[in-house]
Amino acid sequence: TPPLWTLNNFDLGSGLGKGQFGRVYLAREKTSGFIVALKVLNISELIKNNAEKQLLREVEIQNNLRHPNILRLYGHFYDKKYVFLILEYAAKGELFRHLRKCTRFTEKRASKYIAQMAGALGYIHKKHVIHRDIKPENLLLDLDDQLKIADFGWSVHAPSQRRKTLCGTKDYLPPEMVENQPHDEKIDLWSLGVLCYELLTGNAPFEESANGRDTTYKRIAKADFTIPDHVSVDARDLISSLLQRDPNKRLPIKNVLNHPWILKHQKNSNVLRVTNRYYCL
Ligand SMILES: CC[C@@H](NC(=O)c1cc2[nH]nc(NC(=O)c3ccc(N4CCN(C)CC4)cc3)c2s1)c1ccccc1
Repeated sequence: TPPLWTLNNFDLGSGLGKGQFGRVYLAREKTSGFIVALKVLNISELIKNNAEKQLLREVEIQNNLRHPNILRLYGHFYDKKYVFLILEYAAKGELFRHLRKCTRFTEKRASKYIAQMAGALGYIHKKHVIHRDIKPENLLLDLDDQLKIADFGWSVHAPSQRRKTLCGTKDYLPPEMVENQPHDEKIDLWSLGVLCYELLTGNAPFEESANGRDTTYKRIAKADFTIPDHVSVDARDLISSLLQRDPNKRLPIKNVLNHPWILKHQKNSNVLRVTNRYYCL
């Protein structure tokens, strides 16, 4: 039986970020010295937004996911005011910040992250878990530059240089959700296409332009996007095969993993993996 945690088990460090219903702090478990991220969610906020049931479901799902590209949930506890989630610490923070700093990633770097996302999505779909809400706000990087899906379905409203829309972006919604139709795990294939586009260009394909939100919906519903010239033919092919209106026409995850654009950037496995440090040129 897992240990019963309390706040006394941890030394609290600096605030790492804040989001809906709470904040996340660096923390160290006292006996082991193990570093974690402690997410502190305000119970009255959760209840006000009747998000408590969703939180319980998310915790139950997250408890059972074990994948190198999905942020681990080690445990949780609560007191009168807060729910505490003991999470894996991703030491390089939000993918989004790195993307904003570099404007856009090289094809090699973007392809590495998309391959990691596809691996995590393949794993999640096999467990019949869908819609992990894979917008960049929920993606973190660890010290080895491994991407971590860090989402409990909460969107963040941090003031940082995240995308312009204040409340959760519409950019990542697939046509079937914009049109309120039933949806299945293929919505994650659409979001993967949007993510790939954004990592390579620095903008989302259906970015909310000046003339407001409804144009975004219309453009999503029509899958109306253009890919800038600097994007390679292979990357263009992958994006177009994921951003298909008809969910059944979207490239399945296993074909993403052996797509030419993914394979050509893969390091051959027998080469010693040198810690890849990236600098913005
Ligand atoms: C994805 C949002 C979600 N976040 C988590 O669950 C989160 C879980 C989790 N684990 N590790 C994290 N790491 C960081 O947040 C982090 C941020 C900046 C860092 N710096 C590295 C050095 N650099 C020079 C400056 C930046 C390092 C780590 C986060 S966030 C959330 C949702 C609701 C409420 C709070 C948080």
